[in-house]
Amino acid sequence: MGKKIVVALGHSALGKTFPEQKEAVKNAASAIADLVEAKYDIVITHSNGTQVGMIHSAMREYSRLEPTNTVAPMSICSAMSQGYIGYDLQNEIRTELLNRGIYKPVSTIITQVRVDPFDTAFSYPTKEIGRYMTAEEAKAEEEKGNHVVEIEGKGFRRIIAAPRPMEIYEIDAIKTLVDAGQIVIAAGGGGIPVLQQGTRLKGASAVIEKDVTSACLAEELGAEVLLLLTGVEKVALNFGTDKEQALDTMSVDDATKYIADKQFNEGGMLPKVEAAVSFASSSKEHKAIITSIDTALEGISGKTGTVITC
Ligand SMILES: Nc1ncnc2c1ncn2[C@@H]1O[C@H](COP(=O)(O)OP(=O)(O)O)[C@@H](O)[C@H]1O
Ligand SMILES: NC(=O)OP(=O)(O)O
Repeated sequence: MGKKIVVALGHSALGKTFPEQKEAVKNAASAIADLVEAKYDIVITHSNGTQVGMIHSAMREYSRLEPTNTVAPMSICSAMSQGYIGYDLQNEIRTELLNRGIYKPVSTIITQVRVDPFDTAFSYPTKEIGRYMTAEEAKAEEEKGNHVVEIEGKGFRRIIAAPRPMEIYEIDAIKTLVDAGQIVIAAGGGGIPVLQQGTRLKGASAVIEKDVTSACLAEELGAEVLLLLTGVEKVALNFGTDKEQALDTMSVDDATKYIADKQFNEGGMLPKVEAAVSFASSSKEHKAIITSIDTALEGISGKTGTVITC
């Protein structure tokens, strides 16, 4: 068996539309195939913010056409996003591996994650979902009872609660498949948030930060590396300013200080650095790496990226 790693794919691996995703997953599949060739055992997680918002809007339009169909709850939209993103990823990874002469099954696990009904996130929504809207569209969205936020220079976006992940229900299935040498796509979009009610799991109206769930998953699987693939090769201090400074390494203590100094933006780099700190601080054997989807192999080989250790 190889080294177990959890690879979290961000927006750059998926794009914003069906055609964009079809193209973007080719690049993601190439990065994953490089890691397979380097003999890693891989569990993949992915973003879903744009997609879950799109599905929710589509289902709302459908319920207008077909009033007997109520609006789909956000948890069902999350499940749909896991299904179709998983489908595109598993298909493209399969093709890329076969083109390299490798046969390795790839499966997607619909994954539910327990959240706490008293999580304060339910009172303070922060998670951006869906496309950017005009001020007029945002007002209409608010009139439907949804929360929106203005993003400077970009427009408005819906926001929803992002509670902390507490427990991954399908962890045994994920472990079994990865131990059997398969590539597993799991906990997509941070997992479907559910509330435990006796023997029942009830979907929650929320979207979990996928980076935070990825750290929990890596922990539960006993992975050695959490590889967070995003749009930049390295994490930077003073990002986007003329004092920008790319970081090769960060200790957990450094990262904690930079978080307190507000160096990382909420919903973007912040959840990645928080996930890296959480994973790296739990064992000296753990390593978190943040790098670009285009430099995944170089990142894990220590040639680039920002490495976070305790
Ligand atoms: N301090 C920072 N260092 C590097 N990149 C940053 C920083 N702050 C914000 N970013 C931007 O945030 C992006 C990551 O956020 P986002 O695209 O939302 O994540 P994801 O790749 O998981 O979808 C990076 O690609 C970069 O453009
Ligand atoms: N669920 C989630 O974290 O998605 P994004 O990465 O698209 O925000």
